[in-house]
Amino acid sequence: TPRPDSIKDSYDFIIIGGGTAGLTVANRLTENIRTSVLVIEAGDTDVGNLNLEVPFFCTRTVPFTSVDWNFTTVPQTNLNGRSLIYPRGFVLGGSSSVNFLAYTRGSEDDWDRFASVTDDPGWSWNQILPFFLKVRDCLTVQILLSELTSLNQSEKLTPPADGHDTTGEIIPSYHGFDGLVGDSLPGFPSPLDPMVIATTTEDPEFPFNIDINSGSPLGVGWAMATVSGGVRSSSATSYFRPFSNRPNLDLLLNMRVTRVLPGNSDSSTLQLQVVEIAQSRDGPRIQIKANKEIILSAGAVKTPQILLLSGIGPSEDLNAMGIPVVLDSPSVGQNLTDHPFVSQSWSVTGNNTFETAERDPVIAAQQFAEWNSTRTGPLTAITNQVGWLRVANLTSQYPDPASGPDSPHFELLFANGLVLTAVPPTGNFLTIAGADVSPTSHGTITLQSTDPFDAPLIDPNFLATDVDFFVMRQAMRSAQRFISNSAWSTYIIAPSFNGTTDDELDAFLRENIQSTFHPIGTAAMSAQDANYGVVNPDLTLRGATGLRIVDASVFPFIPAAHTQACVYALAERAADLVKATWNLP
Ligand SMILES: Cc1cc2nc3c(=O)[nH]c(=O)nc-3n(C[C@H](O)[C@H](O)[C@H](O)COP(=O)(O)OP(=O)(O)OC[C@H]3O[C@@H](n4cnc5c(N)ncnc54)[C@H](O)[C@@H]3O)c2cc1C
Repeated sequence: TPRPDSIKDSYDFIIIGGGTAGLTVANRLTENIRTSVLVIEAGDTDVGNLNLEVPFFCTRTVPFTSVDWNFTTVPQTNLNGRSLIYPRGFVLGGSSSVNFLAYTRGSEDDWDRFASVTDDPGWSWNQILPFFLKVRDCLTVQILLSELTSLNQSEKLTPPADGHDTTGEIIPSYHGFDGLVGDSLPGFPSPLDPMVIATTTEDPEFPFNIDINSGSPLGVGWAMATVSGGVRSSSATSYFRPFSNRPNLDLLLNMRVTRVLPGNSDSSTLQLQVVEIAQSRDGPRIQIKANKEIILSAGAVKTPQILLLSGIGPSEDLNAMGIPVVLDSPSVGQNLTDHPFVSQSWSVTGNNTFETAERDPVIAAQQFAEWNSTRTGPLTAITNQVGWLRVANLTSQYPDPASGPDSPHFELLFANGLVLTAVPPTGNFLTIAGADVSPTSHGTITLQSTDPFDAPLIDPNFLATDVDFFVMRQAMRSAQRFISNSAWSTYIIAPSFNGTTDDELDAFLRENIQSTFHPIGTAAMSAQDANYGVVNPDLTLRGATGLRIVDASVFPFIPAAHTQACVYALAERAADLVKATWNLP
């Protein structure tokens, strides 16, 4: 890693943010030795932090840690004025280094909707699928790399971590083997597995789906995670580290981009060329030039902040902050969309739940020792099944908020214990989290000050619509029906929440909704001739040259999915678009 004083004055491409998308693009652009790339990352290296390696320790990565931006939302109007935690990865790999590892692609309808609102068939499911396949676990490449660099990885890389036969848990033809990010089916059996699977055969509300990543996610199926060889696979471990000695790839850590600026071009169109960085609030500002493009990949919270600080945003907001308007772009920071979720838990008769190890340091130490020596055991998995479901009677009351009929309204996630909750002294628990995955509420990212070292104001504006409340109530009731099936009759003891009426459920939701940490849409792409949107379908900034945005902020709608796999696919296609623009091999 060069020090700030040893970086060059200019690069072909400067990538702002070494996160999920940023490192994907950096990798693909530097495949060509003649292309120089600088990645600027505000956080530190991910190396040496066990919480970022051990899959189950994803429960420890956030909130309020050294690898989290430690954001909170503004008080949420519809959630009793509560301010929610809003973690984002502040570390190489960005949120892919700290997230909860779920690997889900969204539905065919989701991607086809992106294609239709952007008028670009390149974003349709059929045309994006190859980019998903490109990002999948590549055993061949990883084994080759491990042989070349003695990374001590060989057959342990075989997904899943316990090496069980995955027949009937996935359709292999929907998955690729030539990408870089590792993923796998659950690597350790959970006591819940037989009960969840039995419910799918017993209750037609919850049909078994053999592969929820096929583009048709509806039903309940086996969850995939970005775990490879029992270890987290992030953009840092997959797209960056094995390639970090490329001479045309420079990385600056612990350095914050404060704004982007026009170059000296006398062209009549705005040409953004310069990236300004600083190490601290009062530290000196350094400017570096991008000869070809600036790629803005700071994520759905920080990307709009950087644009606004650069004078790119709604002119009235910029004027109010005293920031000179460089480009009036009214959609910057608008359309923030995220998945609200709520957890319900039940006390259970089983004693082999997360609580057991959390209360007993000897068991916890045994589990870690197993992971440490063989990368196997309970610490390799967090959730083994996921359900993507629709509310049966929704469309008789509301316009369908989902992207299409094969897209879910809500998600159920099953966990073998309490998650992100203080563990009580006694009892064992089951948690089912329910999330509204086609929300219609939208919020904003705005500036609270002109200081780039201050956090922006984050308002996801959760549950601002009746239909979002309706979907969340149905998700809660669906979870309650799920465990009322006979498979659970000897397992469930009692619910922690007894409400049944709409009012009781709404009160619970207002008091307990949290973010799933999937913000998107704050620099959305739109069709070339649209009168809204921040970037064109090829992700170039509308109204300027020299800057492309590649991260979760460009999704115009939220996919009905945990967002990382979608970001990897987006970034893979973006890299192809950049290469095509500049005729790069
Ligand atoms: C706690 C948590 C759990 C999640 N769980 C899941 C999950 O289980 N499955 C899933 O699919 N998705 C999950 N997500 C969401 C998913 O990880 C994100 O959607 C995705 O990683 C976003 O990618 P990105 O490239 O847009 O942004 P990021 O990966 O966040 O990258 C942005 C990068 O830019 C850097 N940066 C920001 N500002 C600056 C600046 N001014 N200067 C320099 N660098 C800057 C950041 O430090 C960061 O490294 C989770 C997210 C979080 C935070």
